Amino acid sequence: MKEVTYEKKGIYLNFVSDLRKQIAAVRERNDLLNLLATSMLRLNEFTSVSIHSVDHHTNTYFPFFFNQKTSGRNLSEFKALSNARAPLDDIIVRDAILADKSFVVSLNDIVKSESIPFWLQVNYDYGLREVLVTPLKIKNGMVGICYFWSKKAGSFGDRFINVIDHLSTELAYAVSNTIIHEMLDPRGWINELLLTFSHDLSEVRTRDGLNRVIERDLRNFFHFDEFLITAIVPENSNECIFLTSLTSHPDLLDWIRSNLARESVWGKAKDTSNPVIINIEDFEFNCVPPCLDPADADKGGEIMLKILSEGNEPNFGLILLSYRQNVFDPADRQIIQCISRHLSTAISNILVNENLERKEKHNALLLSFSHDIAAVRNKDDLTMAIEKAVSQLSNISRFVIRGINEDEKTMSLFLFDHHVKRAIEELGHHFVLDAVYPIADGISDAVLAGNETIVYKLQDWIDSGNAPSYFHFWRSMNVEKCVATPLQTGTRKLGIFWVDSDEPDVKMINSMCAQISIAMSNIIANEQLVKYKQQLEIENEHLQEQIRSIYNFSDIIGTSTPMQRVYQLMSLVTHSNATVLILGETGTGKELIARGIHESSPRKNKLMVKVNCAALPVTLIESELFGYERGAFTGAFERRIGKFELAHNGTLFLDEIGELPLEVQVKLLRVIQEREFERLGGKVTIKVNVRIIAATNRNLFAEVAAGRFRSDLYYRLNVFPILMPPLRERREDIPYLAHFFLKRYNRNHLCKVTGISAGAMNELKAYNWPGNVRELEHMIERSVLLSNSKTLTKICLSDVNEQNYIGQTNEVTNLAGVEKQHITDVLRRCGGKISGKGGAAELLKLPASTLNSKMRKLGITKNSI
Ligand SMILES: Nc1ncnc2c1ncn2[C@@H]1O[C@H](COP(=O)(O)OP(=O)(O)OP(=O)(O)O)[C@@H](O)[C@H]1O
Repeated sequence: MKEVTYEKKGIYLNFVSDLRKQIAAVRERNDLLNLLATSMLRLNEFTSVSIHSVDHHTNTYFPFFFNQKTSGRNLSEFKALSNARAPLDDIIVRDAILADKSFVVSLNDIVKSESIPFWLQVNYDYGLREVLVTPLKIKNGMVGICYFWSKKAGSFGDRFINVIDHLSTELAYAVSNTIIHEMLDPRGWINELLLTFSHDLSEVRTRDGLNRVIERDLRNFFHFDEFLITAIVPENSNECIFLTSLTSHPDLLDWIRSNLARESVWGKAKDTSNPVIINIEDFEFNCVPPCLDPADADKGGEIMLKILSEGNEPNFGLILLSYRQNVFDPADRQIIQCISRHLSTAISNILVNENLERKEKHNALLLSFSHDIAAVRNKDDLTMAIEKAVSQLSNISRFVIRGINEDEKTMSLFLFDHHVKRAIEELGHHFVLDAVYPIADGISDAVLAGNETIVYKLQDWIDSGNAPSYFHFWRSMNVEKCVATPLQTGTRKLGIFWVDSDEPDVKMINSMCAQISIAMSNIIANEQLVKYKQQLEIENEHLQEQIRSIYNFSDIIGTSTPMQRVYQLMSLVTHSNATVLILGETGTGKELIARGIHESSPRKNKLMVKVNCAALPVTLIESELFGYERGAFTGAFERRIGKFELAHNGTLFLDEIGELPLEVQVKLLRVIQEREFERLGGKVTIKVNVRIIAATNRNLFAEVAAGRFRSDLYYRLNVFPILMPPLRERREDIPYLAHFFLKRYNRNHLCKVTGISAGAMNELKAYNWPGNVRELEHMIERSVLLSNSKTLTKICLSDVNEQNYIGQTNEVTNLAGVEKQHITDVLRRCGGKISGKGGAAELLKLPASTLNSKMRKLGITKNSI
């Protein structure tokens, strides 16, 4: 730093004398400071200037003024310095009392000393290294000390020190005059400050703004260390902290919060409109407040309390706190009384403003939420929309929605946010995904009975012993408070929206829930639609099948004795629920009989669902029978019900039961025994009322013996066996069946073939019918198609084989006929090829020429093959 030299002595003298006059005219603290700071800088560079005044009554000194602008400090440092009061016996003041002129102190030299005052240490920490100390004395009595601070050692030149010494008496008088002026005109001084304070307060709109005004203006009136403003929460009449300087004392804040709840601080002032000053030791604290321990002499202190009211109701409380005793006096109380109305108006303005802002924020949030909700199609969309909204609300962390199940007695998880999902995965609590909770648990029923949000403190319920199991579970996940809101559309209750929140914004949650309910009801309706659609598709499949086969069971043809026996058995079993096992060769009419039993049973208005156990791949049989849950296996995107569920209250026809794999046989056995099962990947047991009819063309007994069929299942199925006779054992039915099929084919295909010739009928009766009635049906169909006349004279047998004929007709085939038939068969097998490799001659081990001549002789032409 360089000293500014004044070359001309005249100018220098003028400067000092001007300054002296100006100092003598000063009556205000701020004017004195500004004058010094601006004018002295013209002589010498320095960092800041401050003046302490001396209080001989308490033997302390304190900042008379301290210019924050020139010091460049931040607010909290400035606050600490301006509040500092120190005894008159520290290392610098001792020297100043003895000295009669200014002296320079290097802070480096004294900083380690024990008697260094607190504020000096702060200045050192701030970077100041040198101070010019000027005692301000009037007639040897010290009224104060002036300090010029510099960050660099050796910065104060002799000329500067000279000037300040010349001015020291004027400065001492100025300090004294200012104090006298303030004493003579206290109202003027206070009024001016009050004016500034109320003006500043009127412009306050935020808590930060109020904090600034209190820190800046209120401290001008009197000393206090900390302040606290509390507000009454209208909903519960509890007190909460509205604003405080104590943010850096979390322990003390916690203590105050808990004491506010017990009204121990607030209670001291609530019965009077006057400010109350209380010594900290007079408090009957239940516990000792941190930082205010009366046992700690330095920290024992004083509190000034004032209830602030808007209108007649007390709404706010002002608490000023000093870490020292006997700080607040009656004058301070008067000031607080004066400013309290302005303060409560300012706080009310802030609250109104905050309310408006909150409303605007909520409206914007709800608007964007309703946009998101409008696009919701499924649970994932809804989860995302809620997560997005909740992320903008600081008071909600986790949520779940429980939906009411179809039974209307239980609830299950409908959706949950990703925190819950992660917690479930980390804790391995996957059981909650499928858990079913009774509604009547004292909590869910209470929530669903009303329309409003209810807040639950989990621990209270757990302690009372009435908590449902999920409260324990949530508590184990560190949830303290839960908020439950019923979800409903109109009067239809859908479920409960649970959120984990310490400070729930109940209004907001309610508004959100109105929209969540609509989305949830749409999702449920959508899921139902998908389910019904699936069910309809499956039912449609079965109905189509029933329509296709309707003509099959409308008439069961046959009056033969074996068929009479079948009818007798059918009539015995139709009205019971007994399991029926229909045995018989292929095409004997097992399915027809099964349908006949179902159609004449009390279940006839429900479905008969057919499962062809042989037609399904082994891997699919189980899912086909029992259905599956979403995600049960790759590709299981949606829940699908199985045939057992589909056949509920109807009949399940298990065709080709002999083909069922052993592992599925076990499960089938359980359903037959207990009429209950679980879907694949599901944990819920489903009960069904299904009548089972099984059929097979295998010899099940032999299958059991060969170990391919479980004996226990066999005996379960074989409760009521019906054995279908093969057609060859009831040939008397063949003419009836043939005419039946002829008529039906004519009707369906608008053909005009009305009769069967005696010859053709004989042919039919003579045939062995390995494919039974089905084969007869197909044969009639083919013959009608190939017939040119109104009467069927020729039957187009599919497998014209000697073995399939029995000698029941009167006609005896001669040898030539047999030879002709045999050659025709072989020619058919060879595709009409006579000679060469693979030809009929080679197979018959005849020369081609011999075969040709035989064919001519027997009248076999290419057309007859
Ligand atoms: N008594 C009958 N009266 C009329 N039609 C019959 C009779 N028996 C069988 N049919 C017909 O024969 C065809 C085969 O019958 P069905 O499918 O019931 O036999 P199935 O024994 O179940 O055969 P598979 O063992 O091959 O499944 C069907 O078109 C059926 O309508």
